[in-house]
Amino acid sequence: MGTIKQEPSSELLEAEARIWNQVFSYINSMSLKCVTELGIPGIINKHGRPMTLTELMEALPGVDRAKADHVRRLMRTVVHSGFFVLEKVDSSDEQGYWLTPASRLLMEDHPMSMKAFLLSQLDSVLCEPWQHLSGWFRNIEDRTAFHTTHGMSLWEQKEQNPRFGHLFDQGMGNDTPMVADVIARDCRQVFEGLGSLVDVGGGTGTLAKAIAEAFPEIHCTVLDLAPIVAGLEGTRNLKYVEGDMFEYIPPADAVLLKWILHDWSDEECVEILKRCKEAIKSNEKGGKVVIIEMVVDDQNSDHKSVETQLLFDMLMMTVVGGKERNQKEWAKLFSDAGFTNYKISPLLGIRSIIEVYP
Ligand SMILES: C[S@@+](CC[C@H](N)C(=O)[O-])C[C@H]1O[C@@H](n2cnc3c(N)ncnc32)[C@H](O)[C@@H]1O
Ligand SMILES: O=c1cc(-c2ccc(O)cc2)oc2c(O)c(O)ccc12
Repeated sequence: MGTIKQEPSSELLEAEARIWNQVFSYINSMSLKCVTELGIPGIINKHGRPMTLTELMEALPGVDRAKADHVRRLMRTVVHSGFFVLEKVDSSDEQGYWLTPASRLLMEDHPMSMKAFLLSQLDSVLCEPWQHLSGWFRNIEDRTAFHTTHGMSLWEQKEQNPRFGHLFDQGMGNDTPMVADVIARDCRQVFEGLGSLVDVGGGTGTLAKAIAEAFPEIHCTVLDLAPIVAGLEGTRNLKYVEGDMFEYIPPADAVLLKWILHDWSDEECVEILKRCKEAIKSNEKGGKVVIIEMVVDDQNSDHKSVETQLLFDMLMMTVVGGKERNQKEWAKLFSDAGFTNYKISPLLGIRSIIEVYP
């Protein structure tokens, strides 16, 4: 039998607290989900000034006043996590809840709302696979723990479960306004001069629409699987094409891949990138592939950013069988697919724009 070294009691207590804190961190997520489902960010915003508990209880639809103390405890938790602040209400001595930049993003009608992202990620369909992660490690059959849990891939689940499918698509769509804003303001040089662009796996075309509007001279095509783009109507400089990116990508000056390659294994990525290279070959200057993804950098990035990147990597492993890659891993994919050069611009927070040249 092994012996346990006797630690000083302060170290033991700190270790115990660390475990408690880590184990209970899901309660922070679920408390935020509850606050969002109750519509509290929008209610406080509509109120227009810090809102006392009494005012909040009056404005909360369907919540009995007898739950006031429970709401106070819920709000205390999300105030502690930095989603709300307590501020003095006008001239009275009372304090009221007020929004922070993060809770503003959870309002339904914020132009860059992340409400659907939060609700989709914390839906039981996406939370359940984490209960099966160790089972999946011991199982050689399934590609992902999502598969072990639901007996099908995330993409199949989306089709078979329209409630979840709609929620997931809305959550993915939440990401686009922020990216489109940065592209139109800070990354114009990446798209200027292009005559055509294909957004591969572009979903229902939210990003391609924003690019087509910001750059009217670019003819944009959205390529996605038939069930996603069937029946969608284009505009003067935007069209939809049904297809499989592993087979054929329509020719264009540039191919855009936003949050595509992190879904796939290295071998699959090389196949997709080879199809991209064929698609841009008719461009006289050689064309380029524009990738919007994370470049994991655990040497130079701050602790919080690296943690978020590592959590995304775990999400990709668990739900789709993909991964987040560091610079060396990206470089190998590009070279294996026959590209000669690339440029990484870290312009999108923890994500980058990667331009890849033949
Ligand atoms: C994670 S979503 C990314 C959507 C969009 N690019 C974005 O960033 O919001 C992946 C997309 O790839 C599409 N997709 C999956 N397999 C595909 C294939 N073989 N050919 C074309 N599109 C595919 C899915 O339908 C989905 O729209
Ligand atoms: O499960 C996800 C979630 C996201 C996602 C959506 C919106 C955001 O603001 C952040 C993350 O992205 C995913 C994705 O790109 C993917 O390929 C598979 C799953 C998810």
